[in-house]
Amino acid sequence: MATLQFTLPSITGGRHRRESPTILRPVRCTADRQALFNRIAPVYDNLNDLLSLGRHRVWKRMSVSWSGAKEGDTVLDVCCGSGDLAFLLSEKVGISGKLQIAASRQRKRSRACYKNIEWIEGDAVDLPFSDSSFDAATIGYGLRNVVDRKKALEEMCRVLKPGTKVSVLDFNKSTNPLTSSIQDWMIDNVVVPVASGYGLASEYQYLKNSIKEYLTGCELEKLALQAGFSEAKHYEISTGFMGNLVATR
Ligand SMILES: C/C(=C\Cc1cc(O)c2ccccc2c1O)CCC[C@H](C)CCC[C@H](C)CCCC(C)C
Ligand SMILES: C[S@@+](CC[C@H](N)C(=O)[O-])C[C@H]1O[C@@H](n2cnc3c(N)ncnc32)[C@H](O)[C@@H]1O
Repeated sequence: MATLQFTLPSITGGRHRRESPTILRPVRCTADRQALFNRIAPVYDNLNDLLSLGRHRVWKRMSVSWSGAKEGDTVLDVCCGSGDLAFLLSEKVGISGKLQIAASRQRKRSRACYKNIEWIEGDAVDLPFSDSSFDAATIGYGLRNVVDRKKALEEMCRVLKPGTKVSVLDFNKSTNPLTSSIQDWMIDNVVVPVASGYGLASEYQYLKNSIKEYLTGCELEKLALQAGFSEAKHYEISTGFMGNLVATR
């Protein structure tokens, strides 16, 4: 019984405060995106709490519940970042197991069950696990940021046991023009201005662009079925700002 963790190999070098005006640059490849997340890492958790008024923690709990993870399971969190979903999964599956790589976040939390976390670095499109290894999987605010989303879903399908689920939490690319307009307005007028106070305007502008380039709930369901899942259902949450895909292997 263990909770397995997973994220991209980190690129050294912290965030550098910009002296010049913010230059929007395309974030196209995996290395660019990893460098972006390394820049926002120091303030990521605090900005998520501030900008969502703490609601992201509710959305993450919902996503973990939808994964079907339960006491004694072996589970996987892909694109774990600072570990929010990982720690929730750890609490869900209970104590035992081993800790391989202790991330900085790990030192801030010390519940007994967190010893069941194994932190592994790698790529979501090439998971270093055997077929049918896990009883449940989560990927929170990760699939939208992966370049080859279908390959990532195929990999998660491969490593899940038959009949088990992946829970994919992310922003919702709404088909409702009003919801989409309000989401855009919030990002343009609240999220990016607040982020610019930390020298991260272009990083949070990427957030808006990535949502525009993401898939709708229906498209995510189709992609999951194409990737090999037998069932897929997308649920809109938080008045349609967020969404959660639940796909069964
Ligand atoms: C946990 C959340 C976002 C994580 C996240 C994901 C990314 O791909 C990023 C890319 C680039 C920069 C940052 C991120 C990033 O933080 C969701 C909550 C945090 C959001 C930044 C806040 C979004 C606010 C909603 C548009 C409106 C919320 C309305 C109400 C408070 C419920
Ligand atoms: C927005 S953060 C989400 C972190 C965390 N799951 C959460 O819910 O807060 C996206 C994470 O995905 C990781 N990531 C992006 N592309 C990846 C890939 N191809 N393989 C593994 N991790 C990746 C980034 O390094 C970053 O930690």
